[in-house]
This record gives sequence, structure tokens and C-alpha cells, in this order.
Amino acid sequence: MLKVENLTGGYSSTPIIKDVSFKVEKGTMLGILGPNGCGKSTLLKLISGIITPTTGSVFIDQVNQNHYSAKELAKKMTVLPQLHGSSFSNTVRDTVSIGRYPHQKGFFSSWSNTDEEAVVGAMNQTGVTPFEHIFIENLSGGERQRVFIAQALAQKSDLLLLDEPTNHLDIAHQQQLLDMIRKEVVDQGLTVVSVFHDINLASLYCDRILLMDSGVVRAFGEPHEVLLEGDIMDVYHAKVASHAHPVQPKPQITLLPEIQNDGINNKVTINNIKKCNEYVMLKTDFPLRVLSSAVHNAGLGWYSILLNRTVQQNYHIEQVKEEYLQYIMNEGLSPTNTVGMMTAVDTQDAVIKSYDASFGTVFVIVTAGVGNAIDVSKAYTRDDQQYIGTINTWIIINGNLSDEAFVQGMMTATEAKTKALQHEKVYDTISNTIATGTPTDSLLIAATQQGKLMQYAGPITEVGKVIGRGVFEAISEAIQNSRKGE
Ligand SMILES: Nc1ncnc2c1ncn2[C@@H]1O[C@H](COP(=O)(O)OP(=O)(O)OP(=O)(O)O)[C@@H](O)[C@H]1O
Repeated sequence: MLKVENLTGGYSSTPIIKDVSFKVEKGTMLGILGPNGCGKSTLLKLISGIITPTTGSVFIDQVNQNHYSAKELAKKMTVLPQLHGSSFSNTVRDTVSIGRYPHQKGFFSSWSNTDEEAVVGAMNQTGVTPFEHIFIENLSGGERQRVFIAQALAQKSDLLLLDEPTNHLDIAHQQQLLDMIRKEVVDQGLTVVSVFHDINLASLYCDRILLMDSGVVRAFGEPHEVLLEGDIMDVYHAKVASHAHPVQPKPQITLLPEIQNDGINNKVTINNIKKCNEYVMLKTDFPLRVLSSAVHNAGLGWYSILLNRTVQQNYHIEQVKEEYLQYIMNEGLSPTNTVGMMTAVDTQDAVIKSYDASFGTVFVIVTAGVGNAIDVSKAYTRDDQQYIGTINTWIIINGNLSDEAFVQGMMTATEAKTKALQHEKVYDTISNTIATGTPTDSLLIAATQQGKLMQYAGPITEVGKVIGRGVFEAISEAIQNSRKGE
């Protein structure tokens, strides 16, 4: 659809854009990214013919752009520049109608049903119909932006060039606008080239990204190929981290503020842990990074309250999420700052152990009951219902773990748990083999994220050794305690 070949050009003899080449297939969306002044808008101006390239060519549907008449080009391609102060005082409807200009034989002398439908459709799509008789200077920046988008859509060309289309829009309108453009791309085969300042929006909505740096192409490809932490830091001179979007398979970039270590002396001590017959609670006045399989707020996040609560053996598990949330609120705790687990074991029997390591103290806190113990390798032979977890393990680390270390720590802890069950000769009573856990065990690792980064937490690392020993000893002791009570 669009082919840019060795394009060089700018505003004077010194080129802003230098030897830029790329292709955009029909029915796809390209996002142009790059720091302020790198030449994104200039590139759009060269593609649209607003400025003439010094060398190189732009092909639209295999035809060189300079072979099209102005009107033919306007039918092929719509350009929406950055929001500008309009010198005309027009109503919204009149402004959108200007988009139909390339389709007129004489200026507005041949207004057809198609023109009318295009204008009404574009106003509806962008949600500006309620303002259709209002003068655009009386609209907010965001409303005005949507009017110009409507004008561009009314033009009904195959190629849309947009310069920061979400500028001035709140998040709901950013989403509506980009969802709408994406729908046109997928359903109608519209081709879009758009400049973005928001890297994450570009990642979410674009098929390909062109990353520019000082007028040249730094990278071109799918978002996961282009939005690399190192390249983004290098090009934008900003400190960032890349992570996966929670739902879409697209990378997202987060700024890392310089002021990160304002709580350098944050430490978890035994005084942060409270054990009573209703629960075990750990409460800090700073957030811990937590990875867990808890009932409430599972996964990876930052929390300062950890709760392992006792419930009756016959607890109705069907409404567990709603019931747990209610419990947290009734206790006056913050639902967004609390990770919650449950156990049918008496929490007075919880084992709390601490281990000093060179990086800081590690606490291992376990509640264990093994009445439902199971051999995971034989689990396929049985058909259990879900019930409340019986070995709940917390590992609280005064240290700084990488993501790898969090996951490896979970593995190390699970291996240590299995070993403890073997050591305590806990049997799966159905298969009559040594059990490896219970059907709904829960595991949590929390870290203060201070001090030297620990990249790994496997069994030969210092932190892994502490986890292995601590989990083994705490679970073994908790099993012995639970047997005493039987
Ligand atoms: N009309 C102009 N005449 C001369 N120089 C210009 C003109 N417009 C832009 N420039 C210069 O060209 C360079 C690239 O500008 P351009 O607007 O293309 O960058 P951009 O990447 O779109 O920036 P931003 O992210 O700030 O919008 C800048 O150094 C700018 O000062």
C-alpha cells in the first residue's frame, strides 16, 4: 500500500530525514515513535507531499506519489496534522464536511447521499454528533481533536496519516478513538501511519513500529522486536523498564524514576508478624514485592499486609473471592494493599522461623495440615473437589530479588516442601505413596527489594539455600505440630 524508499529531506539544504525506507501493507497500522524533534512530523509531511523530498520516493499503491494530482492524492490519503488552532469559524458539521472536498466535482455543488452518509457516520463514530451545530472554537481541546478525526474519516481514503491523534484526549477517548481506528483497519482494510508519543498505546494498537532517532530509522518491526528496554533508553535518554501487558501479548514500557531508594532502611522484623487464633498477619509500613498463589491478590504486586486466615473445615469455597474481600473490609484492612490466604489449620500452630543471611533476615512462616495429602504424580487417578489450602508457606526476604529469582524461589520452596513431606513420611492415602503436597497448597514470596540485586534463587545461591532449608524445617515442624494435635 505504502512504500517509502531512501527518503531524504527537510526544510532547507540540511536534511531532517535521512535515507528512510519502509513498507506498510494494506490493512495494517504503523506507529512512528521517537523523541521530540527527531523528525516524525517531517516524515509525515514528506510522505503526504507537503514538503518535497531531496532524494528518494514515496509510492502509494505502486504509483509514485508525485504522479497523483492533488485531488487524486486526497482521495488516496488523508492527513491529520497535529491539532492546530483553526483560523476558520465553522460548525462541527461543516468542519467534518470539509473532509468530503476531494469527492466534490465543484466546491459543495454536488453533495450526494454518499457524502451525507460519510459525514454522519464519521460524526457518530467519533461521538461528536451532539455538537454538530456548535462552532468548533467553543469546544474543548479533546472534543476539537475528535472533530478533526471525524473530518479525516469522512474523507474515506485508504491511507490515513495521523500526527499524535490521541493528543488532548482523556484515556476513555484515547481508547474509543484507537479502538475505532483499529476496527477500520481490521474490518475495512484501512491503512494507518500514525505518530505517537505514548509508546504503550503504539505497542497496543500498531502492527509495526518505526523507531526514529535523529532523522534515521533506529528500528522497524513488530512491537516486541522494536520496544526493547536498551533501545528505548538509548533513543529517548530515559530510564525505563519493559514488561508484558497483563492481558495483551504486547510489551509495555514503564518509566523508572530516579528517586527510588527513599526507603533504603526498610526492614521486616519479627515485630511485623502477629499470630493469633484467627490469623497470621504480617504488616509493614512500606510495600513488599510479593509473588503468590493467594486467594486475594494472587500474582505479582506490591503489598504491605499479608494475611493467612483460619476458616472452618466446612467453609463454602464457591463464594471465596467475595467472602474474602468482605472479611478484609470488615477487618478495616485495605483490599488493594492486602494479600490473603486461607487455611483450615489453627493459625496458633503456625511455625515462624528466621534465618540470618549476608543480605538480611529471611522469615519462613508455615501453617500445615496434611489430612488431604496427595502424591502429585498419582493425582490423575482421583477426582478431588477444591477445598481450603492446607500447607500455606510464606517466605519473607529482607533482600532484592529479580523476577527470575522470585520464580526460582517458588521452585526451590516447592522442592523443599516435597522433601519435608517425604521426610515426615506423609502418605497419599488413596495411592498409598509418599505425598508431595495437598491439593490446594499456597505459596508466597515477599521481598523488601532493597540492597544488592539477587539474580537467582536456585538451590546453590545463598538465598536459595536459605529458602530450601527454611521451608524444609518449617514445614517439617508444622507437620509434627499438626500430628501432635490429632
Ligand atoms: N517548518 C520548519 N522549518 C524549519 N525547521 C523545522 C520546521 N518544522 C520542524 N523543523 C525542525 O525539524 C526538526 C524535526 O521536527 P519534527 O517536527 O519533524 O520533529 P518531531 O519528531 O515530530 O517532534 P515532536 O515530537 O516534538 O513533535 C526539528 O529540529 C524542528 O525544529
